[in-house]
Amino acid sequence: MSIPDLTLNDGRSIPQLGFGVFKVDPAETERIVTDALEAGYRHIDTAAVYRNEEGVGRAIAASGIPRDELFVTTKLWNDRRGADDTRAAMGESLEKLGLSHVDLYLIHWPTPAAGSPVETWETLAALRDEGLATSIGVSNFDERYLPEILATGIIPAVDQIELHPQFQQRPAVSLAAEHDIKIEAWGPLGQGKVDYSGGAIGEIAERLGVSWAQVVIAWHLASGRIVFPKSNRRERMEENLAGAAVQLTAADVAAIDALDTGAAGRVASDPAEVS
Ligand SMILES: NC(=O)C1=CN([C@@H]2O[C@H](COP(=O)(O)OP(=O)(O)OC[C@H]3O[C@@H](n4cnc5c(N)ncnc54)[C@H](OP(=O)(O)O)[C@@H]3O)[C@@H](O)[C@H]2O)C=CC1
Repeated sequence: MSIPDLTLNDGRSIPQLGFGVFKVDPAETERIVTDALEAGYRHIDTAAVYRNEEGVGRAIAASGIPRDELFVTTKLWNDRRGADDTRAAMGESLEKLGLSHVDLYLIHWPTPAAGSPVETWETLAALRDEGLATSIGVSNFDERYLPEILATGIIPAVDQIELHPQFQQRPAVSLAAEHDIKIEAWGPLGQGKVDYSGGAIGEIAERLGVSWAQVVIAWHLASGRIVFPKSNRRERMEENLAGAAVQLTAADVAAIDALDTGAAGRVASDPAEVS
């Protein structure tokens, strides 16, 4: 299965379709990530707070896949802020992953109650300049929080936000596009909390002889977003990867675009409420 690469605003390449490990049990992570790598994924999205970086690292080490063929993202959790603590947290993540650098390091949430993220963001830039992270970005910085980051003049390579057909985050997406920041869509399948198997998506899936999840993944890819659907099941890992081969028409993309219900479509946390 050929997975397209996108070029980030710092010139680096990123596989557009990867594998996410939120809620993957730490005890199961090595096996599940091994399955994902065997299925053909080369981009893994984890986070310190998932407590499964060790399992990701063990699976990578055991795979024998050359490091430069893999793209690994991890994220700074909300209780780690400021220069020294951010450096320490990143060191801990690298140690758990067994890696000398990650491909992408993100501030996980804006945590507005904790004050300005600027010192932390500038520290990520320093860590990037030192080679510990090839690219840096933010997560859950929607149009309310991205401006403070942009004002530093250090432009994130990506913004990872909740995004799926009923919650398309148009204000954040258009602000990111103005700065050539790629959107990574988390919860790309609606986290299993939305029934996307009927309606316009179901009709497209039936016409093309593919699954609803493959249609949704193909829609993200056709829209220029990066996605990393999570599944514990090998057959779904393969199904989701095969979503990259699904060809949607412009009318199909428009029909899914029309499913947006704005803020009412959110299925997970509002960044304003996450501390
Ligand atoms: N930055 C952030 O704040 C956040 C980032 N993320 C990242 O985004 C990734 C993806 O988002 P996530 O929250 O996991 O949600 P997803 O939208 O990827 O949905 C995962 C759910 O969908 C099910 N599923 C997967 N494939 C299929 C399929 N083909 N057909 C039917 N159901 C399927 C899974 O079940 P099963 O496992 O049983 O197959 C699971 O219940 C995360 O793993 C994480 O890396 C996620 C949340 C927040």
